[in-house]
Amino acid sequence: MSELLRIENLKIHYPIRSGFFNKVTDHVYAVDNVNFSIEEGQTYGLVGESGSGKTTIGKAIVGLEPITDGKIIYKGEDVSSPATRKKMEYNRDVQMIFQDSQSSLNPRKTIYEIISEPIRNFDNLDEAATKKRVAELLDIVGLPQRTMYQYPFQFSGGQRQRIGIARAISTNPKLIVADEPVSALDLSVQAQVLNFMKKIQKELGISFLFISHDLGVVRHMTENIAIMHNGRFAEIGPRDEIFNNPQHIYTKRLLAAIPSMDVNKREENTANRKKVEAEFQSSKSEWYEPSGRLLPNLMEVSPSHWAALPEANSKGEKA
Ligand SMILES: Nc1ncnc2c1ncn2[C@@H]1O[C@H](COP(=O)(O)OP(=O)(O)OP(=O)(O)O)[C@@H](O)[C@H]1O
Repeated sequence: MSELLRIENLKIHYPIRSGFFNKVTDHVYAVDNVNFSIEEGQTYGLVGESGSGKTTIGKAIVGLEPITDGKIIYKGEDVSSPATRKKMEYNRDVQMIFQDSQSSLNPRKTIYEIISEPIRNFDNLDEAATKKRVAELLDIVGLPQRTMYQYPFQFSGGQRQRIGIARAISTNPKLIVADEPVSALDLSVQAQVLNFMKKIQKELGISFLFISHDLGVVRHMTENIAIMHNGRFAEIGPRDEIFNNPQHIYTKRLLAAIPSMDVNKREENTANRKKVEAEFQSSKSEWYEPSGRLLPNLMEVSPSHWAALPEANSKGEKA
């Protein structure tokens, strides 16, 4: 397997202005020195609570958010500049699926117009060929071709998410950033959409950056995971290692917070949660700055990560 995308020392800081002169008084460190890489055909999970910076990373990858510092390397080339993006066909190869299909699909456009938009931007197809391609895409996502001239409101949440997927795969992308793709859906529909994403990944060889706050969903979908908190990575590594042998106290707390489905394990669960909480309180200063932010450079806590990505930690030093 070879590396498709690498994020190096990525920072996205937003200025906070205040006072009469609207001076910059501080910054929101939405993303602060993160490093990770996505292999071809792999699903990489980005997990963290609301506000931890996951969407900001996703948007930066698809070019919707300017970066403050760091690099985005695609197939070995730095695509931080628009010229290289164009040369590498990056904007065609990297697409995004959003959480809220209700607002991400334009209600005034037909499904045909929505799905054909990227095709019009990137391929020089005539009307008949575009129609044929949209019909193929509807087949792939399991919607009847006749739905082409309907509007988003005529579909269920799960169907709308399929339409978003059809649009994202219309350019034959290599990577899809899926930002909370199922969190707005009912549990039963979630499973259908997730399995469908796995199916198209297998058939089309697409890599996913899968963004979610839901550890259960992430466990089902991903091979490698980064655990994010307040703009920094707490821990990063292969999925099973993170779930079976978490090293960072923040990861342990997240895992301990998952309620057990097994009634017989509820007591054990509660006891474990209390134990982790006590460990957190007594070891807080090892992991957090006094301000409550994670101490940087803690990625070394998951050694297997360094085997996979030996380049640099956030100081640019070898681990
Ligand atoms: N344009 C902006 N200006 C200032 N602050 C911003 C901006 N965009 C995001 N932020 C802040 O950056 C932080 C990270 O936000 P982000 O949306 O990436 O988090 P998230 O983990 O995706 O959360 P959620 O799951 O709720 O979307 C938050 O504190 C947010 O308020």
